Amino acid sequence: MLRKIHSLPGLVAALFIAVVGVTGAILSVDPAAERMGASLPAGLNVARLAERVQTRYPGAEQIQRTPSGALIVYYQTGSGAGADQVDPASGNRIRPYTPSAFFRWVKQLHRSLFLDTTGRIATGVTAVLMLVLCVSGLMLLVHRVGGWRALARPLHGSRSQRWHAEVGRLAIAGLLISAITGTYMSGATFGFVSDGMQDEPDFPSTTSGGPPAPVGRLPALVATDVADLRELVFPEPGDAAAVYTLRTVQGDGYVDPSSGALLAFRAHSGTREAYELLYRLHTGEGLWWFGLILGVCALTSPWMAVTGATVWWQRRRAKPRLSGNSRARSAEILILVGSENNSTWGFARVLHDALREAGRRVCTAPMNQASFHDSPARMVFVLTATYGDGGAPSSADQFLARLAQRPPDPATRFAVLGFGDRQFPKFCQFAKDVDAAFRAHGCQPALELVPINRQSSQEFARWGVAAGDMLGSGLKLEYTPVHPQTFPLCLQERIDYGREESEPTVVLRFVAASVAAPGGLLNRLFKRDRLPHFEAGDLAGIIPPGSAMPRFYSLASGSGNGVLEICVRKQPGGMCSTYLHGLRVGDRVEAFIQPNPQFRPASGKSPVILIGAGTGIGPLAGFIRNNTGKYPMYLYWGGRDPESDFLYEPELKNYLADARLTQLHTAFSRVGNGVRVQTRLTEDAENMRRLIGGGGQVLVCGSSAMAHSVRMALDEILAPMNLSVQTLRTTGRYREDVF
Ligand SMILES: Cc1cc2nc3c(=O)[nH]c(=O)nc-3n(C[C@H](O)[C@H](O)[C@H](O)COP(=O)(O)O)c2cc1C
Repeated sequence: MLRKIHSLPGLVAALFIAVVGVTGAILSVDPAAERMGASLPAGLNVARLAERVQTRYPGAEQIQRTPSGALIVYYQTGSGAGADQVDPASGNRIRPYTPSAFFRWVKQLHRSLFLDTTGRIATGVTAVLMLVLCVSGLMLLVHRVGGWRALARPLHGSRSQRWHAEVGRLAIAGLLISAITGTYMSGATFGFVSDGMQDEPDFPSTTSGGPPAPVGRLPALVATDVADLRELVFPEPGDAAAVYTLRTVQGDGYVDPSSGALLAFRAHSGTREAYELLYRLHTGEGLWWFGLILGVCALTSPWMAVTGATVWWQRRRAKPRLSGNSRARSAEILILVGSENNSTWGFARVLHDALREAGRRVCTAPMNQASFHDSPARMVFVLTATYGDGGAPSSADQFLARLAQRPPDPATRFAVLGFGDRQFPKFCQFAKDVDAAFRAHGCQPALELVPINRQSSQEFARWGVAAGDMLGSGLKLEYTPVHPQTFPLCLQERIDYGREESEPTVVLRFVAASVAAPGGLLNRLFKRDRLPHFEAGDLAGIIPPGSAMPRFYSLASGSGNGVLEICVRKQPGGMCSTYLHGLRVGDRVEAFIQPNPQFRPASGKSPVILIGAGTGIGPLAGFIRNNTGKYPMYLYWGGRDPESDFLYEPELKNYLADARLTQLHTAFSRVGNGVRVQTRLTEDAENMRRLIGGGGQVLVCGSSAMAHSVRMALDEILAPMNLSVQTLRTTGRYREDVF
């Protein structure tokens, strides 16, 4: 619901918001520019100022002090009316006052889109929608990161999601202030709320009637500081009833030109003062620096509109349509889906279709909408993602509370499939909570909970076999994610290791296919001759011939290195690894990039500890290769045999020599007594504590068994420091890329 409240106004008003935002940002420069040169001598009173002005401008009609502090004199001469900005110290002219035609044009566009009342209504509605967007966006962000306290934590998600949330997080306060003040000002324009301007003082019915005294001696003007002045209007010469009109920060009134007494003064009401504050906050007038900050925030609105629309589109594309979805009342099997970004729906659809093909009546629904109390279904599958800090995705956030309200249900069998990411400290936590809640509810587990890391199609297919066995109807679950367009690559070089082993490893270096192909200029002009952008640690998705399912390999290079490099171990019976091992220099493959921004060293000079085993060295070697700033980097790597298996040996030696790598610690399991990488860490515990105590971060890449052992070893090493892997993780200082 909250997501709909956020995306609907965003899509409807994206263009208006962008126009109002950009014009607002331009207008924020005006008060700052006007402010320049508008300094005021301390203690100057209005009487003295008016006297100076009258000496220089005998035809002065009005002195106005703009909210930015500039003093403007409006006057008449024989040749007509004029206006000058004047120096308060001398009353001399600084420059003629001609408001910029450009700013007037932008202001009109900002306020009414050049459409008078219709335009004012449109901009008013835009301000309200922006307010809705800001509040709903903030709530979504809090939900996404797992609470208010985690608002500053590193963000996760697709590139557009992160850019949207990251920029939104920085600009939200400014956008919210602009939206609130803009909404109120529009409301005041149309009389929905008061601006307090109605409280004008009554014109004095009588004056002292004496001869006019020199302006410099009028007591009411002597008592008014120029810093408080808004406007002084001189009396019409020769008019006996005329008075000075004085408007100040505190209120408005009139001044008797003969006695100098203050007549019919009326102080500003609270409403007016509040409105003026809102006005100044919105326009930056009188608060030029604040206006500039709001302007910078407003400038983000087109960016937010574009990234927001992209996120909406990606989510929409990821949500599949279900065919033959039965009603809960007539279904045999329920599939309940907990999802935030809809990718879990893709898996649910595959399960839904497979069960239907097996002749079952299936109802698939979001977990929050689950009405399984009035369903005869006795089998419930739950497929759910985890969000925030181990919390529920938005389509499932009411599920546990609803389940708790229902009577125990021992007749229902359930199986929970969790979708998550091992990078997060609370991997698949919500799925675990749902599993526990079903058990507490007396339901019978038909299968143990299975957590699926990073939407792995293989793990899903394996679970499908177990689910099919359980149902007695052989399910074939082939999930093909919607992946980006592939690009062609040509193998430029291969370096083979461990040939004599049963599982040889190869480092493959590809270039863009069109670079490798002959054909010169034309070829380069009309073909994609460059690699797309990627960084070491991102993933290359490769679809082997004869399969629709991509396999992912961590990249050992960035596109800046000019090659796409992966390190592949041949898995027994592995379709894609066998295919890649069979490639010869000059062969072509199709690949796509899946960004993996969570797995990168943070920028800065703090030490980076890289830990890996086997082909996990790939992205780690890429990080070292790109450490051209020569910041401290320590590599702990485990292999089998140094003779045949020392991946990247020559490169690592070069990196040590040129200081891109500070220390290298290797552990080989098939020589002598055999040592694993976690043992090396324990042996080097003192060094580890020193590096982590000095702000170091840890990046681990390799098998999940190795990553588990490393976590155990590090927890022991860090215990004397009152630190753990978990605490490092929550602050973004422990990252894993595990396969
Ligand atoms: C902001 C954010 C927070 C996440 N938090 C967790 C988490 O705490 N635990 C976890 O295992 N996975 C977490 N994930 C990973 C998602 O659960 C995982 O990518 C899932 O497949 C997304 O499914 P969906 O597209 O259906 O929402 C998070 C992802 C994002 C973008």
